Amino acid sequence: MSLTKVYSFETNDKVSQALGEFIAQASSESIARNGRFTIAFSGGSLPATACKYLRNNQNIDFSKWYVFFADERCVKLDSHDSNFRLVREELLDYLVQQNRSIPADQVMVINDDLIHEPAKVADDYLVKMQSVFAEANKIRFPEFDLILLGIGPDGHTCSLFPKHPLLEVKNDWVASIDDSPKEPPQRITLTLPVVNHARRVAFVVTGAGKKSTVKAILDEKNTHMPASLVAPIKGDSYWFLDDAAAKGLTENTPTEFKL
Ligand SMILES: O=C(O)[C@H](O)[C@@H](O)[C@H](O)[C@H](O)COP(=O)(O)O
Repeated sequence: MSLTKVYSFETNDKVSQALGEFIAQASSESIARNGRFTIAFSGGSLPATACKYLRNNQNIDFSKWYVFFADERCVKLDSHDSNFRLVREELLDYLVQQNRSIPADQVMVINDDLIHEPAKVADDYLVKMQSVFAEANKIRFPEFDLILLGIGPDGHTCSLFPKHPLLEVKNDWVASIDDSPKEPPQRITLTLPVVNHARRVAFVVTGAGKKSTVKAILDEKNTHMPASLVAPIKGDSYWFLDDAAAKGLTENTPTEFKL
């Protein structure tokens, strides 16, 4: 059974610090065990919060990282809507400047020549996932070392939205969506079974605007919210909150994350 560990911090900056340490720890454990670190980033506010301290942590061996996207918008890679672009600006460009880049072929981006056909973007992304999780023929789902997730006010996570048929996907690793209620409408997303096969899942949620959503998921276990359906089969879920987002919690008393 997976554990849910909730941590809250006074400020967004402190969330960034603790999350940076957490990711560094996950990276070194994974590299020690398996020689590499497979991580998936969400978009929105997450890359800025996650990378603020991470990018300057000199103890991380970024050459062993394989970077994926928990979801990606079907837009050009240089578009301001691209989740890749956010991760490039918040992490990859800094690492280039420091001469410790993640090798380009280990950053798994969508093929942006296909963006007008999201199903093809998803097919192409599956091939990319299979190339890294080479044991694909033997395993049912990839096991990411860490998937970083945000949540929307409606409880969506990745591009898995409330009441959407994608929540029922049982076998696919990656799916396309043409009618995302959050702009832009065309996206691809990891599926719930893939999220639930990760070794670690970390939600990162900040700001008073998410307070009632966090409470609905963590205290009230509101299963209409897709984030409530995240329960890693073997791994644990971590919640990195700022105090504003954690304010409505009662049963789960958030504790400061001590490293
Ligand atoms: O690309 C996206 O839109 C996402 O990956 C999405 O799932 C995001 O993480 C949440 O909507 C939270 O976004 P904010 O952190 O910006 O509120």
